Amino acid sequence: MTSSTFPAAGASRADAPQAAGLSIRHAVMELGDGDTRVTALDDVSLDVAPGEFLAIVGPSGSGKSSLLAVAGALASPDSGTVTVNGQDLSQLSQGKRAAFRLSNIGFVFQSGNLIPALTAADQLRLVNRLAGGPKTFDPVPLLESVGMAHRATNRPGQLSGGERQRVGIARALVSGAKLLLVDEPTASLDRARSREVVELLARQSHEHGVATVMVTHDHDVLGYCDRIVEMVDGRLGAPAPVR
Ligand SMILES: Nc1ncnc2c1ncn2[C@@H]1O[C@H](COP(=O)(O)OP(=O)(O)OP(=O)(O)O)[C@@H](O)[C@H]1O
Repeated sequence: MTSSTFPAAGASRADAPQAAGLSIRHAVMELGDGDTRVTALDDVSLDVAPGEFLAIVGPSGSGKSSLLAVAGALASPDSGTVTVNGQDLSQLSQGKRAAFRLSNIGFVFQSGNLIPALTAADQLRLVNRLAGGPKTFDPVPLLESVGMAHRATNRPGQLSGGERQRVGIARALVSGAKLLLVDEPTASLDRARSREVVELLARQSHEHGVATVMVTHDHDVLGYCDRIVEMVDGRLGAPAPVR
C-alpha cells in the first residue's frame, strides 16, 4: 500500500485531466439554503488512475458522499470539472449523462441494493439489458469472478450479507465500467466478511483496470487500498493514518 504522497490529494501536477479513470478539478459544491448552506466540496481536485483502488475516509458530514455523487454524474458541481474516461461530464445533456453513467460507471452501495425478486444471475442480466448490452450476455463468468457462480439461481433473501455484496460488485461491472464508486461496502458485515469483500474490490480493480473509489469508516480494511485520502470540511487533505 502507498498512503504516502499527497500533492493535492492525487491531482496531477499539470492541471489537465488525465485521459482515463477519474479526474476532478477544483470542484466546488454548495448545498442547502440560507443559514443551512454548507460547502460540501471546497476546491476538490483528485485523480484516480485505471486499476487504482482509492479509499476516502473522514468524519460524518465532511463531503464524502457529495464527492461520490459528482464523480458518478449524480450531481453537478457548482464549478470545476469532472472527467471520466476522458469525457467531461458537464458537456453531456441530462439524457446522455444517464446513458454514459450506465455504461461507464458502476455503483456499489452499503447493502448491495439488489432487487429482492431477482436471482443473482438475473440482477446482472437486467443491468446488461438496461445498458443495451449483447443479447448473448452470460452472467456466469462474472459471477464466477466474484466467487458466486454456485449461487446464480439464488435470490438476495437466500444470500448472506457478504454474498449480496459480491453480487452487487459483479452487477456494477456488467457493462465493463471502468470507474467503480463504492459507498460503505462493509457497513453491514462482520470483520471477516468485510475483509473478503474489500479484498475482492482490490482484485477486481487491479485485474480489470478499474479506477475504484471507496468511501469507508472501516479502518480495518484500509490495508487493501492503494491510496487513502482524508476528507475534512469538504476538502481533501493529508493521508489518513492506517491502523
Ligand atoms: N441535500 C442536502 N441539503 C443540504 N445540505 C446537505 C445535503 N446533503 C448533504 N448536505 C450537507 O453537506 C455536507 C456534506 O455531506 P455529505 O453527505 O457529503 O458528507 P459525508 O462525509 O458523506 O457524511 P457521512 O459520513 O455522514 O455519510 C454536510 O454538512 C451535510 O449536512
